[in-house]
Amino acid sequence: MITLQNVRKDYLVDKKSITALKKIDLTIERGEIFGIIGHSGAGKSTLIRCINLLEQPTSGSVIVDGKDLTQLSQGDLQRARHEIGMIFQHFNLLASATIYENIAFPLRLAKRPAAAIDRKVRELLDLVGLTDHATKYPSQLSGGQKQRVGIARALANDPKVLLCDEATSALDPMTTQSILKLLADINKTLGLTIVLITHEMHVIREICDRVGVIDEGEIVEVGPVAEVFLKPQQKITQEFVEQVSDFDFPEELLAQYLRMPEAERARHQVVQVSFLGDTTFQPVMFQVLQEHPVQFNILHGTISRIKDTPFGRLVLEITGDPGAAQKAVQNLQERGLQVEVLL
Ligand SMILES: Nc1ncnc2c1ncn2[C@@H]1O[C@H](COP(=O)(O)OP(=O)(O)OP(=O)(O)O)[C@@H](O)[C@H]1O
Repeated sequence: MITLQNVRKDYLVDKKSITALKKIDLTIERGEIFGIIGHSGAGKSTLIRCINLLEQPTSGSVIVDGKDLTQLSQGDLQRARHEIGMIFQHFNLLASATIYENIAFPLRLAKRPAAAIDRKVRELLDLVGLTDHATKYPSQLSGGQKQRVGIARALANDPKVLLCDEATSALDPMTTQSILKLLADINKTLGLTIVLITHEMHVIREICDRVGVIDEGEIVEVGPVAEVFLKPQQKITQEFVEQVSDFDFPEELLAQYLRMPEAERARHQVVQVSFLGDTTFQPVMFQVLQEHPVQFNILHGTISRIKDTPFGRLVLEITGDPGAAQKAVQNLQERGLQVEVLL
């Protein structure tokens, strides 16, 4: 749906060139929710604004739904932009217009007939749950409600793509959840492709299918969110994953093992097993238990979710002959579980 090829963006500041994007090659599939995460100044805003050419790339191509936007005339670009909605961190609503008029605005710009505008605005008000607020002004709404207006306005021209520029960064956690849920619903019901930028990994974990990590103007890692959580490749990705880790293994438990006499400790291995999906872990552990003369004891564990998939981490004590314990660990790994030996 969206392909960025060799995109570079330099800004000229006081006759000095600042490179915001170095060489971006990225493909975003139709219908997916793609998240781009990076620290402040990494180039996220520049990147997302290059997708609808609010920023003109210095070089490279931006292909959306088969059209290279960098090659279009001004008129054709305007038409192509109808296919790409955008929402912003600070909502960017018209303060002097009612909610109804804010949503109607892009339809009036597109010179749609009055009856069609009215029908569409009412449908969108209903979609975002603001029917009762149509005649209010933005200053009378909460942050979450303002973002709902932003979403309704962005959807007015039935775009195929929705760009979200830090759309939940100004909202409290509860409101963030409700906006993310709305975006996920819209993605499902309208089949809309969503691209979002954020510096918060929990946003990625909550709704994205795939994630790209941007660092100093380069995409350094891309993959399905679950895979990136399970096996982050780059240090920066590990740090982002760490941000949302609710896994806090009690240090005291490890200390207990370290205090054991050497011979006894040799019979106890402590490993951390990560698994994805409801059914992955139990049968595998059961089979391995049957096949090896060892015992498992669960010392600690958490289960969270990555989008709709359960993601679990357990710390196991494996007791038995050291050779057998090692084979059991190997066997768990061979069956696709991620196992890290802690002690
Ligand atoms: N309009 C501009 N003029 C000059 N330099 C800019 C402009 N916009 C961004 N930059 C520079 O480009 C680099 C990337 O900025 P960008 O805003 O894209 O990063 P970001 O990851 O979105 O950061 P933040 O999360 O703080 O918004 C930074 O060095 C920034 O100072």
